[in-house]
Parts: sequence; structure tokens; C-alpha cells
Amino acid sequence: MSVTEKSATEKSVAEKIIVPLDVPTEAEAIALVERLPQVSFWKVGLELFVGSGPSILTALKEREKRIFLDLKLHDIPNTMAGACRAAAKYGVDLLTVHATAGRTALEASQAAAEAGAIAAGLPAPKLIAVTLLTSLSSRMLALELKVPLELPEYALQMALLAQESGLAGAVCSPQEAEQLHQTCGDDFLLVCPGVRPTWAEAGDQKRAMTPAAALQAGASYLVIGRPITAASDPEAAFTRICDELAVVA
Ligand SMILES: O=C(O)c1cc(=O)[nH]c(=O)n1[C@@H]1O[C@H](COP(=O)(O)O)[C@@H](O)[C@H]1O
Repeated sequence: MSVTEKSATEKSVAEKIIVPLDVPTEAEAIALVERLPQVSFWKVGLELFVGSGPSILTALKEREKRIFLDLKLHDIPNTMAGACRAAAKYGVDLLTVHATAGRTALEASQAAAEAGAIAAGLPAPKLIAVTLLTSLSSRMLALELKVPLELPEYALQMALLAQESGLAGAVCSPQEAEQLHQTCGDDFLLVCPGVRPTWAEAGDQKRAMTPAAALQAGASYLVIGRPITAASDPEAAFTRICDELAVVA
């Protein structure tokens, strides 16, 4: 592989990694963004958005970063629609809702996100639905949530519900990615958290896979937090993950 081809592969794998800004303040978030200039896609989740408000989104846009606004909305249709309409004015790339809100809520969310984006003169965010949190195991699904389906079947049904409701994709564990990719097709985005290099701690992730295996299974994007952000050298950790991905890209 030539030097130019190698750097193109490195850039394209780096663009598949979304790093969550799971910190309490905007100052800490910006410090992380500035420490890792090679990261182009950042996630703003509940801790940061609730703690510091929407100004972090403006700060990321000023730095020409892509944004995954992970609000995991789950409410009645009217309330979800209102929140999606409001979120669309921030010009974010991805926005999460929970598939278990049901078809009416998902359809209303999609329509409201599109209407909000038109009103703001911006492209609509891609709505993606959480199928089953990656912190839950098969045992927890059965014993705590009392769901009488096998976990892979449940995740697939939630993804199909999202797809049939007009959403752009789903959030799933990499362990379900292959089946969801086969059934939902290439155009349906699969955003996979629960990604752990062999050298990182699993923490609270119950259905993890390595970055390379997740990509091979069909993930469109990998959400990788603590293996990078909690590493003693985050830049080195990010580069190491990109190198592992380049082998399978
Ligand atoms: O929607 C998400 O991003 C999400 C869904 C899910 O099922 N599991 C999950 O871990 N996440 C998020 O992905 C990130 C994973 O971070 P790490 O476990 O540190 O890699 C966190 O910000 C979670 O909020």
C-alpha cells in the first residue's frame, strides 16, 4: 500500500469512530476535543447536555466537528415530537430516541425532526433508535425486563420497528450488528457502542466486541469512550484503535 493509500485508509477508519464527551462541564469537553484533533465525530450525551446546556453544540460546530446528540428520548408521541423539533435547530448529525417508545412516537419524532430542520433552514438530523442498551445482558432482559424473546430477536424487532417508522438507523451492540445489517440492509445505519479493544476494561458494557470485529460485523459507526478518554494517553489509544481498524478496512 502506498503512503497516500495508507493515509486515506487511516482517515476513513478514524471517521467511523464517534467519541463520547461523557464529562460534566463544557470546559472539560473542549479540553478533550482540543487534545484529540484527529477525532471528527463527537457525541454529546445526557451528562454534558443536562449539565452544561446546548452551547457545547455551538462550540463543536465552530470547530467543524460532526455531532451525535445522544438524548435517548423516550416519552409520549407529542413530547418526543416537540423535543425532536427543538433538537433539529441545533444542526446535529445524529439524534437518539428509544425504539420502545413505539411506532406512533417514532413516526411523530421523524416528522417533527424534518419539520424543525426545514424551519431552521438546516439538514434534518438522522434519527437512530436504541434497540436494547449495551449494558443489558440476555439474563437481565429476561429476569428484570420480563421480555419473553431471545435477545438477538428482540434487538432485531426493535430495529425493524425503527426502520418501518422511517428512521435512518439503530443503536445496537456489535454482537447484533451482523444480523441487523443482513435484515435491514446497507442503507440503515448501525451505530455500535459497547466496543472494547482487547487491551481495555469492559466496565459496564455487557455485550462488547473489539473495534475490528464490530466493523466487520456491519457497524456503520463505533462509539468508543473510556478506552480512549480514560486512557493514560488518549491520542495513543485512538491511534492504536485506528491501526487495528485499518487492518480490516
Ligand atoms: O446511545 C448510546 O450512545 C449508547 C447506547 C447503548 O446502548 N450503550 C451505550 O454505551 N451508549 C453510549 O455509548 C457510550 C459508551 O461509552 P464507553 O462505554 O465509555 O465506550 C456512552 O456514552 C453511552 O451513553
